[in-house]
Amino acid sequence: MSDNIRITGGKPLTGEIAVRGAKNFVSKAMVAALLGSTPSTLRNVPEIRDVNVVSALLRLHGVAVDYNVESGDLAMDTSTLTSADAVQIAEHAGSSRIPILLCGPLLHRLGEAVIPDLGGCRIGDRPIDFHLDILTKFGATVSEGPDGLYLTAKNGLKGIKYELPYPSVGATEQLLLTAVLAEGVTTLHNAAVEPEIKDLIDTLQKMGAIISVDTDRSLTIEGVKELRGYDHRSLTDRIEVGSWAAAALATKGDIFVHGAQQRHMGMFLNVFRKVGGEFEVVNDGIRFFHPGKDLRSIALQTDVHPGFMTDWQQPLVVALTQAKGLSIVHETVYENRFGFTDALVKMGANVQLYRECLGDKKCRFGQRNFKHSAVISGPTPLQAADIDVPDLRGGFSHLIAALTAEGTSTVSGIGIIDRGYEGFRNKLTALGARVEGS
Ligand SMILES: CC(=O)N[C@H]1[C@@H](OP(=O)(O)OP(=O)(O)OC[C@H]2O[C@@H](n3ccc(=O)[nH]c3=O)[C@H](O)[C@@H]2O)O[C@H](CO)[C@@H](O)[C@@H]1O
Ligand SMILES: C=C(OP(=O)(O)O)C(=O)O
Repeated sequence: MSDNIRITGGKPLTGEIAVRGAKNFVSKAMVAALLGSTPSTLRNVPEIRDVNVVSALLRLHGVAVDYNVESGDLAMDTSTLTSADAVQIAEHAGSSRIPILLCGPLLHRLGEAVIPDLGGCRIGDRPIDFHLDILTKFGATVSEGPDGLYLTAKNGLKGIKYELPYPSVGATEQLLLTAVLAEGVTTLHNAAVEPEIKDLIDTLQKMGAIISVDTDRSLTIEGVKELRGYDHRSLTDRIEVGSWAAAALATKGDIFVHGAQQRHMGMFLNVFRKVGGEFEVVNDGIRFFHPGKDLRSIALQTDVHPGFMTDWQQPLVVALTQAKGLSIVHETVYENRFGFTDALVKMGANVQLYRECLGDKKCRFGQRNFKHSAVISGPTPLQAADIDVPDLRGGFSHLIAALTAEGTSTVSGIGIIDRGYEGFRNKLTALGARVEGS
């Protein structure tokens, strides 16, 4: 498949598409399958690269993985689980952030783990200090080796009391995946409570785990001796849904997204409406459309759930270039998530970046040298350009910009987008986009 796409914009995207399971849940549920001593089946799994990466890592550990792309059913049999070859593990360096979550399950089941260097989007430093602190407190020994991180737990893993400095999604998942089979009780304060984490908790409960969720971001996990496999259907990818909604808004289009779930989209829908987008929620999805009136500017801050999620920010900013007035976006989750706006500026957008916190939330980046607030002045017509995909959501934003712009743009490096957007080329065609070379 070509790594470039030529898009002739200026035509509203209209039609219907379907969105399947969430990238940020299915990859974790696949890791959770390692904890079970009987086979698991995960349903509604999308064909995206992160699923292939985790499948490959599971197979290196002797797990039989069988994926039916059409039905979305992914079966995992862990009965032949075994330690993997470190050199082969290292071949997956830089592919995704998920490998760090293998630590707890592998330590419980095999007593050791080798973790390749992590990948994922370069939208900030993305340290793993919380993860390593949590694992060490549970009783793991962590060292760096030629092929990545080496972990052992000679005396087993024991429950801990922990408070996260920031409600990190990955660190919360790390703690859950480790605590469920640890000896004794674990408590976590300041936990992340994203819908994908709730789905992971449901999955673990099906496996036999005992997890209580309090209303104050606290989790209590009572360790059990053994877990079985699960049968679970993933929630829909709310980031992909929001991305197509932003595409409908920016291109003055009308897109029905089958599978979209209102209960996971609340904050996005509020913002979409405030900007002037319309939507209709029906049984099996949501229709997002531009009502034909001027779009309105907005002040917005990204935040942990239940706030406006950072992964919606990049697609929505493209739609804000078409809104009347000054929009302000304060990114509080990642320090470096506005790099993608360089391409928008090249295409004619008016975007200024600031180091200050332009919002009432004082975030971790305020007094530091990070351009983490943006002011977007619109509406500005966009012109076609040749642009390079910087990261997953930034890449999808570039597609939206090219679809909105007059003329033919070449977007390079679109392979990155396959990491999280299933069949996006076919979906673009189904929505009437004029695309070539995909
Ligand atoms: C695969 C996956 O699910 N990725 C999602 C996950 O990423 P991920 O789990 O990596 O994101 P986190 O919630 O952990 O990161 C949030 C913030 O905490 C910081 N941090 C995190 C861990 C740590 O040990 N130390 C530390 O300082 C990060 O640098 C970042 O500034 O949640 C993010 C926030 O909703 C989403 O944008 C990503 O799409
Ligand atoms: C930042 C993202 O993903 P990851 O954590 O996999 O890099 C994302 O999905 O936008």
